[in-house]
Amino acid sequence: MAKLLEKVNSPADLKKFRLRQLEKLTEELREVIVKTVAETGGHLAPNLGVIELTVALHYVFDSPKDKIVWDVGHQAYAHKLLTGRRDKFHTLRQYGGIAGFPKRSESPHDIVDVGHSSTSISAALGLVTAQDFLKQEGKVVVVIGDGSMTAGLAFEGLNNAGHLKKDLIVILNDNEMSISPNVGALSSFLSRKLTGPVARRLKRELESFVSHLPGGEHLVTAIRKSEDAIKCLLTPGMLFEALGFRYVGPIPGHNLETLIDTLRNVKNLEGPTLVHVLTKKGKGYRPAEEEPEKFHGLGPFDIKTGKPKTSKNKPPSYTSVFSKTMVRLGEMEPRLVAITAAMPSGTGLKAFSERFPERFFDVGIAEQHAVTFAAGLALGGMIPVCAIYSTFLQRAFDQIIHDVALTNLHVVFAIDRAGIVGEDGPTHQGQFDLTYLRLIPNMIVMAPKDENELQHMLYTAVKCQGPVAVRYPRGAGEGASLDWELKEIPIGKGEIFREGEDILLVAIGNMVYPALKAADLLAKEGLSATVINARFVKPLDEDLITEWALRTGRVVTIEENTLLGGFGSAVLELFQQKGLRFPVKRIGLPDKFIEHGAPALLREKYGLTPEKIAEEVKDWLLHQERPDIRVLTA
Ligand SMILES: Cc1ncc(C[n+]2csc(CCOP(=O)(O)OP(=O)(O)O)c2C)c(N)n1
Ligand SMILES: CC(=O)[C@@H](O)[C@H](O)COP(=O)(O)O
Ligand SMILES: [Mg+2]
Repeated sequence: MAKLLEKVNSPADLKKFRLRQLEKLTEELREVIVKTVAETGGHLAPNLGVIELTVALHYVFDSPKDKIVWDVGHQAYAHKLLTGRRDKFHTLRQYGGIAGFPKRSESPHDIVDVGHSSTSISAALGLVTAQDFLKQEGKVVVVIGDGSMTAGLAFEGLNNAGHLKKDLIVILNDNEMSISPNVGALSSFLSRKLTGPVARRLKRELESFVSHLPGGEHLVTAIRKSEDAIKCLLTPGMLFEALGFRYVGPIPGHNLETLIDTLRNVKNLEGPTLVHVLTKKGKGYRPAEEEPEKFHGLGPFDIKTGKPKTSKNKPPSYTSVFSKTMVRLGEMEPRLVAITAAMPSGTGLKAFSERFPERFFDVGIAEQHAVTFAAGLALGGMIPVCAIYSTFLQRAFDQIIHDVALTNLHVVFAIDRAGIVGEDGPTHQGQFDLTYLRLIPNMIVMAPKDENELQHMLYTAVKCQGPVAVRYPRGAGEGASLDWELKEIPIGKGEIFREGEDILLVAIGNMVYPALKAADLLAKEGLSATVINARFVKPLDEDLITEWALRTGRVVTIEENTLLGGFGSAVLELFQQKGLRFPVKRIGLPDKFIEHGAPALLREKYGLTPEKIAEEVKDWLLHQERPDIRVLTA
């Protein structure tokens, strides 16, 4: 029998189905999503949890006239399948294929380009407000998870929405999980720990108490009728109603009929409404239901066993070396504390949290708070390590400047996923951190060439003073052997790797080995290159770089960061300040958002492989006569 999904080319097709067929459709969607993600990798558990909700939304609302705004956007696979992208779905997250997140250029049904959390309510409120100005029709519906609701930005949106009283529907998709179990006071409040049995017990106790009072039987009747009021006292309704929202729920998020009825009921309500929907992360695929954290986002896996298909024998990842080093540093330094913004596993801090639970803080998806909390800890005499991905630390830019650097506080920033991250695409590439950190006074910014240098840099960062950042890439290390003894690296000192006369290649972080290999390739062409591992973007090793620039006369900088204001810019500024007019070629990421795709492919495309670097250098040298040093330095 033909699959129902094959008949759905747009949400309008859905509306012809009966409830039974819609239910069958949810099974088909599950099957396609599991099969596809098993091949491509992706965010499986979040997507499996919202299939009924997605079908119900597209059944009740008229997308794209009605706008569905997905928070984070990591749960929009069923939405993509129902909005004309079924045939391309097998290309999910692959270079040139459909994105893992909503993307306006892909479909009119994708309302915002997104990947970072907690933006949906503010964006949707802006959309409704614009509609009102322009007298346009259409409902605006947000889907936001309980994890994403922990961010300040979400509350800023709620607060303003309650004030503006716009017709906005916010669906709170509550699965009691962020990537890891959700944390914080809000999470306990949302997770109905105060409702159900507690509400019933409270009601029983009240009934028993008032039944002994004169006229108590009337009060008992009143209490019986007031269960909703008692529940309301104890449920999130209280919180959202205080913020100006009408609260509906909690409702079971895998019951299509209830979802459709509820959405129909709220569709035409006026003012802001919050619908609290309870779902299960990973719903319908046992391994994902059992281990929602592992299946939140993962690479290709075997459907039968749920085991990853990734090739073995890869060197340990930078993250795992960070993880182990943090435990060692925690043992050495009792003042060391570690902070994550809802990414204990992704950052590798889980091991630290198990070894030193009292010195570990998961603050929820709250990067800004994480940094200012770290500032407070540093003011109080602790040594905080804020482990935050490069892309998510962007959100705390002002906190780094105003709360940490201005007072020259000793806060360590462990910045994972720096540079190209790959399949998550432009919202997640760590392409800006060297730029946004090096402009901040007092900051020390370093990047290791390999995982061994990472552990020494972390040790150095804990030993030194002031704000200090160590940025390192996603994925496997270089296979370097790890020194047992941790060493302090002198601040602002690079290292020379190879000496040559024709050109200087100065590289930073994960571009050092590609530069070295490029130098080997150039040697085969008769060009001898000096290679420097800069180690520090700030402070730069001015003496080393200048000395070798003078010896070779031509300089190439190499970084996996945007070229704008990055490492190469720092070298140019150095020469400009010293009045040295060397020809300088900068290799790095261009001034654009880097698309999704496999990291190796993207590095090839953007000229960051040894072969591409060597080619680029060779071509450039064709047009660069070796300058007369006396002229350069005049
Ligand atoms: C600003 C920001 N910080 C961190 C992340 C990483 N992240 C992606 S999804 C997620 C958990 C979201 O939880 P929730 O909103 O409850 O969605 P669920 O996965 O449970 O469906 C986190 C921490 C992010 N995308 N954006
Ligand atoms: C949706 C999101 O922001 C995270 O799930 C992110 O995709 C995790 O990235 P890593 O897989 O690199 O930890
Ligand atoms: Mg959740």
